[in-house]
Amino acid sequence: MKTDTLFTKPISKQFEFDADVAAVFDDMLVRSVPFYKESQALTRRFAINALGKGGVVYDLGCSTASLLLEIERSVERNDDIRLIGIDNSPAMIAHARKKIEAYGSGIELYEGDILQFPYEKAQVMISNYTLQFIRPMVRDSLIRTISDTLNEGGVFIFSEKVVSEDPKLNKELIDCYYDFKKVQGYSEYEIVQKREALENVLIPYTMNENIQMAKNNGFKTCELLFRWANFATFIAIK
Ligand SMILES: C[S@@+](CC[C@H](N)C(=O)[O-])C[C@H]1O[C@@H](n2cnc3c(N)ncnc32)[C@H](O)[C@@H]1O
Ligand SMILES: O=C(O)C(=O)C[C@]1(C(=O)O)C=C[C@@H](O)C=C1
Repeated sequence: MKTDTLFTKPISKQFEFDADVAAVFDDMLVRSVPFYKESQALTRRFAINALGKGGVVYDLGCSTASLLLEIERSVERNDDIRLIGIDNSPAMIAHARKKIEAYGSGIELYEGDILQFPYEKAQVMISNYTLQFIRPMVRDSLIRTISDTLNEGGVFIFSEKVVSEDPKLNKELIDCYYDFKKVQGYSEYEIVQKREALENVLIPYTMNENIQMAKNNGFKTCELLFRWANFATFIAIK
């Protein structure tokens, strides 16, 4: 796995999921998202619970398809399950394709916009750390599309960076997160550069705003599956 050293050099452009990011992405995620592997394991478990012996699973913003590969490893090959990943970054999809070929995987990948995708009915929709990159103006309508796509009783699992409603606590959460990044080997310089690159690109909501957004758009339940400081994983049930 290639080490993420992207922000060791001066960067003046906004953060984007280009070829440079895609090349180091698997390392970036495990070192930038606290408990990434654990939230992935929870996502996999609750997705499989909702599936039974068949059904469609979409991963919106699948990046290099790590999560879908994990799910595929845990389901019976003869079950009637379709695993579908969508991402609008050509570089991410290229990396994902290499991985699925290497593993002889049956995952279906599409390079496309999750806001425009012609979804078929599904039992599970997943979107980990992706909604925060969707413009707030259209985020609600995406959640409505997700709930319309799901069968009754289907689940939507999503993970997000979150902010606090309380400014003092919010600063403490961010400090806590930056200490986590330092332990992962990122320098103060890398942390500041990435924060600037993500400004106005990654737009996080509070935990309650995320829950309310799901409840306002067709989900009868939305709860936390996991939270560590300013990172959270949610499950919403239609
Ligand atoms: C932080 S990454 C997601 C990480 C991944 N879900 C995981 O858990 O490893 C966000 C991804 O969403 C994709 N993305 C952002 N906006 C998108 C859109 N409108 N349509 C499709 N993909 C999008 C980006 O290209 C990027 O790969
Ligand atoms: O590094 C950060 O500051 C982050 O917010 C981590 C984060 C994310 O939460 O999506 C930001 C961008 C990359 O996609 C990977 C992880």
